[in-house]
Amino acid sequence: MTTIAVLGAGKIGEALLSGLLQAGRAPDRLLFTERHPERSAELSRRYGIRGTDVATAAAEADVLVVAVKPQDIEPLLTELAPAVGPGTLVVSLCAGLPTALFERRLPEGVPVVRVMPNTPMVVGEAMSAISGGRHAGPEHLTLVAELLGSVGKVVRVPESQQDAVTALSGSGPAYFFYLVEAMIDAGILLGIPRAVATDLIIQSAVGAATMLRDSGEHPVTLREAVTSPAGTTIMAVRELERHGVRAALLAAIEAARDRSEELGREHERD
Ligand SMILES: NC(=O)C1=CN([C@@H]2O[C@H](COP(=O)(O)OP(=O)(O)OC[C@H]3O[C@@H](n4cnc5c(N)ncnc54)[C@H](O)[C@@H]3O)[C@@H](O)[C@H]2O)C=CC1
Ligand SMILES: O=C(O)[C@@H]1CCC=N1
Repeated sequence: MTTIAVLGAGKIGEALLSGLLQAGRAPDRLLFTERHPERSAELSRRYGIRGTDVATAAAEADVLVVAVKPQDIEPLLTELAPAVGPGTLVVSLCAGLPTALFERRLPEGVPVVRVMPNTPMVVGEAMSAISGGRHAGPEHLTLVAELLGSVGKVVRVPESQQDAVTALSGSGPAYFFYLVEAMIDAGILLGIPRAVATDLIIQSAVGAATMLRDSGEHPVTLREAVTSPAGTTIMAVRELERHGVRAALLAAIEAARDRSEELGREHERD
């Protein structure tokens, strides 16, 4: 059975570990590294999995999943380069960082797969997009698709689309959380107790998401079905249009894509 080590067990690293455990992976086939000892101890306690150092992880694991912030990649690559063998698959979850950066810094021939997941991985509902680097063969992409398929949906994309994917689905959950937060505030504005407003909005979000996924209908059709002539919804839609919410989303997601590209450029000459 494949042994997987997560290098950098923060929010997304923990989401992956917990998702893989929930999907039935054996705890003794999972490892992690974490620079903060208290965090490491807490994760071992919570999940019954072993924290270790990068050299041990590289020696024991078949798959090394890099989950540090893009800004922290340099010291990690310096540690990893002498430790990683040609038979090990390196999977990067880092926003913006191209596979070419890893290929430059790791021994020749090490296969690298770039992935953009998202945090709903923690409930088995991740959306992950995967792209292979120069030395990644179909068997590596199949292995990564299988791993991430156990914690959500997987799509293969050309690496040139990964910055856009990062802006759409990588950051995407944050936009929905932001919307829910704002809608709960609207409930407060209208005098509804916070706990009730929270239940109303979260269940509406879950219901709408399930319809989007399961009905096969276009979002426009679903929205039109809620929008009665001279009714309440159209009054709200008029305000959303007046305040440029659609344009704001287009600009926001474009800005996120630009930042992903910039994170990659910051490491271009390393
Ligand atoms: N949070 C999210 O929604 C998503 C994050 N990502 C990517 O995942 C990566 C991690 O993001 P988060 O989990 O949000 O960040 P985070 O800051 O929560 O986690 C990073 C972890 O790495 C540890 N770390 C840093 N350098 C280390 C080293 N040399 N050795 C061992 N541990 C080290 C830190 O202590 C921290 O716990 C980033 O590259 C981000 O772009 C990708 C998709 C979604
Ligand atoms: O905000 C970030 O940079 C990371 C990448 C995608 C989601 N969170």
